[in-house]
Amino acid sequence: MLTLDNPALLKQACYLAGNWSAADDGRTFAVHNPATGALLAELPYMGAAEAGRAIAAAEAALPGWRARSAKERAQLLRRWHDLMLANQQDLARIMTAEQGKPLAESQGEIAYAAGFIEWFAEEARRIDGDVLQHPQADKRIMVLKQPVGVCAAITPWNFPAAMITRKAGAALAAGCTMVVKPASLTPLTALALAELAGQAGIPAGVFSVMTGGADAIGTEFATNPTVRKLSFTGSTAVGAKLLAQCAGTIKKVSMELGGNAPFIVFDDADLDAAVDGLMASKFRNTGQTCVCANRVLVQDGIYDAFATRLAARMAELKVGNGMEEGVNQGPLINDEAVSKVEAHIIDALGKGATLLVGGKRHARGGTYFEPTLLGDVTADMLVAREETFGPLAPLFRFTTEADAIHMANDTEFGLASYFYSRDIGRIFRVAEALEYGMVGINVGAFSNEVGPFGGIKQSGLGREGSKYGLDDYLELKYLCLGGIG
Ligand SMILES: NC(=O)C1=CN([C@@H]2O[C@H](COP(=O)(O)OP(=O)(O)OC[C@H]3O[C@@H](n4cnc5c(N)ncnc54)[C@H](OP(=O)(O)O)[C@@H]3O)[C@@H](O)[C@H]2O)C=CC1
Ligand SMILES: O=C(O)CCCC(=O)O
Repeated sequence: MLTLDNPALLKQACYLAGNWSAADDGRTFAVHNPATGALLAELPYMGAAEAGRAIAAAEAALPGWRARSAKERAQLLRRWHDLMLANQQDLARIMTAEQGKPLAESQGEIAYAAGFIEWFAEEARRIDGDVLQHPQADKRIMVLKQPVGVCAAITPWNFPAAMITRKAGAALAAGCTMVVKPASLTPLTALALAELAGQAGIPAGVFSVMTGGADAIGTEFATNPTVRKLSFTGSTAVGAKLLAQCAGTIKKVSMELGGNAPFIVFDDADLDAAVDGLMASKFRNTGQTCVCANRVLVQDGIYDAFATRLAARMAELKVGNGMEEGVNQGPLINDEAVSKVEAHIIDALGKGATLLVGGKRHARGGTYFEPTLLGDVTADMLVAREETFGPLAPLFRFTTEADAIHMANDTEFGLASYFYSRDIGRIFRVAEALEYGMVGINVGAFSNEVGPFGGIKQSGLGREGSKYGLDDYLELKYLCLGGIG
C-alpha cells in the first residue's frame, strides 16, 4: 500500500482537456511495483479516438494560451514548479513505487524535473525577435518567433517526471499546447504532474496526459495533421517508426533515443575521481539511463589499478527495495530488462571476458540483479554494440589515444560520452574527436536544465533543456516592411 501525505496525487484516470476521464470503452491496464509486484493502480487503456479528442482540445486551447503574455505563462509555469517542490516527497514516493529507483534518486529527479519548469518559465520572458538591415535602404526585415502549435510527446519509464517536464516546460513557455503519453510502466508520476498543473492554473487543454495503447496513440500523434510537433524519448526502433509516420504530415520532431556511451580513462587520469565518475554514471537508476556509461575503456598503464578500485566500490553498493533506507540499487524495471543484462554477460563470458564482480540475479529474487564487473571485454561481444540498460560495467583495454577514439566512435550511436584526463592538450583533442552530442570531461554526471541535452547519429535529433531547447518549439517568421524611405 502506497502511503502519501496527499492521496489525491495517486490517480486512476487520465487528464484530458482539464477533466479526469476513463477510456471510452472502460478498458483498463494494471500498474505494478517492480520491487514487490504489488498492484498500484488500474488506469484507462485509451486509444486513437481519445488521442484525437485530446489533440482537438489542445487545438482549442492554443489561441488563448499563445495570446497570453510571456509573463503570464511564466507565472503559471512558476506556480507549477513550486507545487512540484511542495509535493516533492509524495511525487518521489509515487515514482519509486512504480519505477523502482531509490527514494533519494526519485527526490533528486523531482527537483531536476521541476528545474526544467523553472528554467523555461525564466526563458519564456526572453523569446525575442530581431530587426535586420535590408539590402535596400527603404525596407526593413523583422524576424518574429512564434509557437509551433499543438505538440505531442511520448516518454519513457526510466525518468517518469524529468522526460515530461523537459518537453512540456519548453512547449508551454513557447506558447504551444501539449498532449503527453507516458510509458505504461510508469504513468502515475505523469498523472500526478497533471494534477499539479491543473492546481497551478494551467488552463484546460494546454497540458493533457493520456495512457493506453502505445501503437494506436502514437500513430494518432504522428499522423494527425493538427499536431505540428512530436517529441519522443525512448528506443531507437520506436523513434525511427515515429519519424517515418511523421513524414506524412511534415511535422517537426525531437528524438532522444538510445546510446552506447564510452567512458574512457587515460593513464594520466585522477583514478579516484574516475572511479567516482563511473559509479555516478554507470549505476544511476541501476544502469537504466540512456547516458549511462555502457563501455568502460581503460588505458593499459592503469587498467589493473582501476579495475581493483572499481571492484571495491561496487562491492559497497546496496541492492534492495528503493523505499528502504540506504539502498542505492533498485530492481530492474521488468523481466526483459534482466534477460538483456544476463544475455550480455553470458555472451561476453563465452567469448573470453572475465568475471570480476557479481554476474547473476540477486538473491533477493524478482528483477534484482547483482552489480556486475567484467574484465577483458572486446569489440566482438554484444555489450560493445548494444545498450545494456542495466548494472553491468564492461572493461575494455586500449593502448593509445587514437585507439581509444576509434573504439569510442565505433558505434551507430552518439548520445553521451565521458573521459578522464589531466592533460589539457589531450582534453581538447579527444573532446573534439568524439562523435557525440555530449561529452563529460572529468565528470560522470552532467544533466541539468542549463546544458543542451541530445545526441547525434542514431541517438536522435534536436536538443532539450538549455536556451537552445526553446528553439524546437518555435517557428521563425520573416516580415519584410517596405515604403520606409
Ligand atoms: N533514450 C532513453 O532514454 C530510453 C531508451 N530506452 C532503450 O530502449 C530499450 C527498450 O525500452 P522500452 O521501454 O521498450 O522503450 P520504448 O521505446 O518501447 O518505449 C518508450 C515509449 O515509447 C512508447 N512506445 C512503444 N511502442 C510504441 C509505438 N509503436 N508507437 C509509439 N510509441 C510507442 C512506450 O509506450 P508503452 O510504455 O505504452 O509501451 C513508451 O511510452 C531499453 O532497453 C533502452 O535500451 C528505453 C527507454 C528510454
Ligand atoms: O535516459 C534518459 O533518456 C533520460 C536522460 C537522463 C538525464 O536527463 O540525464
